[in-house]
Amino acid sequence: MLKTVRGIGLGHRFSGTADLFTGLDFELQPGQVVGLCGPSGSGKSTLLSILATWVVPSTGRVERIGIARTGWVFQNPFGVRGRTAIDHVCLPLLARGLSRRAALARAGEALERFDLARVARQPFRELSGGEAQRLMLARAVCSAPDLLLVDEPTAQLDMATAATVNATLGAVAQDGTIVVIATHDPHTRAACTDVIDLATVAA
Ligand SMILES: Nc1ncnc2c1ncn2[C@@H]1O[C@H](COP(=O)(O)OP(=O)(O)OP(=O)(O)O)[C@@H](O)[C@H]1O
Repeated sequence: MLKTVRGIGLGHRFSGTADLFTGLDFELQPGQVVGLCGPSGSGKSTLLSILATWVVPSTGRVERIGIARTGWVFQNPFGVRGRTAIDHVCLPLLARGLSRRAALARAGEALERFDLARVARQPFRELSGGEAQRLMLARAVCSAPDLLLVDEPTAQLDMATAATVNATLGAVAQDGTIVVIATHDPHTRAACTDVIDLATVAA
């Protein structure tokens, strides 16, 4: 099924801010990993919220065709302190109707993809910041989103782990998801197939 997200003449300002960006046009398809770049305060998170339809843009519009499920991975990971890592990843799989056994197997694979197999049985409260963030990515991927929005996925990671995450997000896109990443990280930017640079479209 065709999946496309289009931004048409997008612009946004909050009351009290100047225009963050204006006249933004783009078309996104599965297979693309799109980096949203630009300095702090340029509107990267705001544009993610617009793509998620949580924020209505001041001008222009977003067209979402064939996008049933949107996944969000926020900058600050949140989980249930006493629940194990693998439980967090199982939940969306059980919600999609998989049996407990199938969900555990798929969750285990997702944890491995994000280099988390070692901490599968640890409670969320014992994970490091970087592990917790990767767990949120693994969980989001298991909900099989058509559009995956990710805010600063590598901010808390060392370079080697960041490279694993960037490569895994590329593989997720190849599986049929449109991946959009707000990032300051030049390595993440370089790993993206496309870049929307808000520094160059700022009003
Ligand atoms: N709900 C809101 N109401 C008013 N102003 C807001 C609101 N949300 C964000 N802003 C302002 O809009 C601007 C853009 O914020 P945004 O979080 O989108 O930037 P960003 O590029 O993601 O920044 P960073 O890289 O620091 O995360 C900032 O000046 C911010 O203070």
